[in-house]
Order: sequence, then structure tokens, then C-alpha cells
Amino acid sequence: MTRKFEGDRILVATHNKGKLLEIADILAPHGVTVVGAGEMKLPEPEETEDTFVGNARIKAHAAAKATGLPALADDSGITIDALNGAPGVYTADWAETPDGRDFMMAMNRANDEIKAAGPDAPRTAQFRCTLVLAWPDGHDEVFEGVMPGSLTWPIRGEGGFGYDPMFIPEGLDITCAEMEKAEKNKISHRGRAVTAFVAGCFG
Ligand SMILES: O=P(O)(O)OP(=O)(O)OP(=O)(O)OC[C@H]1O[C@@H](n2cnc3c(O)ncnc32)[C@H](O)[C@@H]1O
Ligand SMILES: [Mg+2]
Repeated sequence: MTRKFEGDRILVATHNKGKLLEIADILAPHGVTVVGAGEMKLPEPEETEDTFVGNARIKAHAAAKATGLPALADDSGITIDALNGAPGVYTADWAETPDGRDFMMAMNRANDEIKAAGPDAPRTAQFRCTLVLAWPDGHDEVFEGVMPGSLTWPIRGEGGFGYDPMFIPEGLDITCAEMEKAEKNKISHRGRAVTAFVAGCFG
């Protein structure tokens, strides 16, 4: 196996525990463990770009620069067809409150806006994940994954994180919050992006 990394640990520049756990689970069979931005006491950079790849680059390069290590960042979100792709890069912002993130509020907003788009508005949506691997010398590599599906209401399930309780992957009849973790990772946007990263860096 060709390995681009020294050792078997990868710095993942995220403060989202749900993402970190999923990435750790997907990489574990490849003999790779992860260390998160929190454990490395890295600050959370402001995500000022209007694309997933732009924001993933900000997070990955900030971590690589701060540590001198290659860093992998994940920028992800949900694009809703009836809302012309919103919330997209603003998916986390829809959950923001003065007391932290409230995903019940964010999911309610998504459901309300689809309803307001009209009785025939489609409920189709996509989860999207862009991974950027940034190197301390300033170059980077990009890996992407998409999971198509639809948004159901009321929400169902206790697992996962974020918008998982309202998202039903295409071809299934359960939400991502009702799936086993391994089952979600096999088909998810993040699972697909991490698999592309593994093929590019550990294949
Ligand atoms: O920026 P970092 O520190 O990585 O963590 P974050 O949670 O802020 O992550 P993003 O900026 O990429 O925002 C992504 C949003 O999309 C949501 N999201 C991404 N992947 C998801 C998934 O697999 N299931 C449910 N929600 C997801 C997530 O909850 C966030 O609200
Ligand atoms: Mg973020």
C-alpha cells in the first residue's frame, strides 16, 4: 500500500464531533486514526467563502499552517431543490442561536420553506461533502461526495447528527438518524468523499 503520510494518524480540522466520529470509523479499517481540531486546541476559523471547497480550504490550510502537519477538513451541508440549493454552505448557520446550535429549529425552517414554495414543490435534496487535504507547503487536494435523497416530516430517529432525522437517502425508507452508523457511512456524502481520499492517499 502506498502511504503519503508519516505514521498512521491524520489531523482532521473539524470541531464537529459527529463528522469526526464518522471519518474515524471510515478510516479505521485502513489502519488510520484521527486527531481532531479540538484535541489539538486549534481555533475555529471563520468560514467566509460561498462555496464548500472555499470553506474547506480555509479550515484545512489554517490547521496545516498552525501545526506543520497535513490537515484534512470537511465542509458539508444540504442543498434543497425547492429552495434553489439553500441552505448549501449556510447549512450550519440555519441552526445558529445565541446559545449554540439548534438543529430542531433548522429542520423546522427547511420544512417550512419547502411548504411555502408551494404544494407541488419537490422534497428532494442532497447532502454534499467536500474534503480538502492541505499540506504545510501550501498545496492541497480536493475530494467530494454527494448523497441524494428527500426530506421527510415529521423527523424520525435518534442517531446521527445535524439534519439526519429529516433526510431519507434515495431508495430507502428510513432517515439517516434511523440507520446504523456503518450503514450511513457506506452510502453517505462523507463516506463517498472519504473513500475517494483513501483511494488517493492510501490506495
Ligand atoms: O466546520 P466544522 O468545524 O467542520 O464543523 P461544522 O459543524 O461547522 O460543519 P460545516 O461548517 O461544514 O457545516 C455543515 C453543516 O451541515 C450539517 N451536516 C453535514 N453533514 C451532515 C450529515 O452527515 N448529517 C447531518 N447533517 C450534516 C452539519 O450539521 C452542519 O450544520
Ligand atoms: Mg463550520
